[in-house]
Amino acid sequence: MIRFDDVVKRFGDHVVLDHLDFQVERGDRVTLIGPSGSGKTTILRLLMTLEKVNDGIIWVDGARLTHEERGGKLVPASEKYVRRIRRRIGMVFQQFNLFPNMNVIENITEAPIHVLGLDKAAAVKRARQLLDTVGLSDKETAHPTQLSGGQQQRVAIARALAMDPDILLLDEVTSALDPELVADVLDVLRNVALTTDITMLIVTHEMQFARDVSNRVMMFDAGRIVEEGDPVTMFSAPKHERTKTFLKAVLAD
Ligand SMILES: Nc1ncnc2c1ncn2[C@@H]1O[C@H](COP(=O)(O)OP(=O)(O)OP(=O)(O)O)[C@@H](O)[C@H]1O
Repeated sequence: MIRFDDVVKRFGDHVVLDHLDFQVERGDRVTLIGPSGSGKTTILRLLMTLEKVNDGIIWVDGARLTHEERGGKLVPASEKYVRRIRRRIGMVFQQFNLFPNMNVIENITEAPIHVLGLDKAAAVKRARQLLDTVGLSDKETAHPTQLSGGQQQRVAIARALAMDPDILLLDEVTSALDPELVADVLDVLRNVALTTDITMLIVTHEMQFARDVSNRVMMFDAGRIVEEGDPVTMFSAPKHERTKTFLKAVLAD
């Protein structure tokens, strides 16, 4: 379970998340939509603790991500405390972010070995299973530069899954890809959604994909949720003017 309780995030004077409240249940697949700058990526980055809230509390599975109790008091969470919670969260970025000096299998096994303390043989075995899942069994020893963008993104997905996350955050994972490479990546993610019970927060402009995998859509505007619902209802009969305009623009693309 993820909960944002009255979360405020500002960059300078710019309020990006404006007293935001929402809850995501375990196993939910939630797509975040909304115009550029409405705060979607910031939500994912806060969950990854790549950013800090200015106010409010974020909860992950009943534990505060933003604060910890020390001596009976609520204080800003320490790095060590945060690391334990964040370990359960995986993220795939728009720009793959693979380690350029490591080959595919090393990219996937690095965190399981160094963060989870898995022994190398077990990590490699799991990585091979995941490479099979993402259709790249023949690329084990390739380096990122030898792969297409779509292949790199599938390695990034395998790398996130290798940590066995409870929560997977997907931030416009196909936006940097050539159009012909998008389908393979989305197919892999559809398969992940179908075969696991990982909670997923998805920022995407791929509305068909959102419809296929998510059970909820939240429409953001200026750091607030203006409408939410199941994808079929929301895409066919949006209620809010902002949602109507946004969907018209995206679906016309
Ligand atoms: N590190 C930062 N410093 C200053 N401003 C930032 C920073 N990160 C994000 N912002 C601003 O916060 C606002 C929200 O950004 P965010 O990336 O969350 O929006 P988004 O809805 O994901 O947009 P997009 O669809 O374009 O990715 C934007 O106006 C952005 O310029």
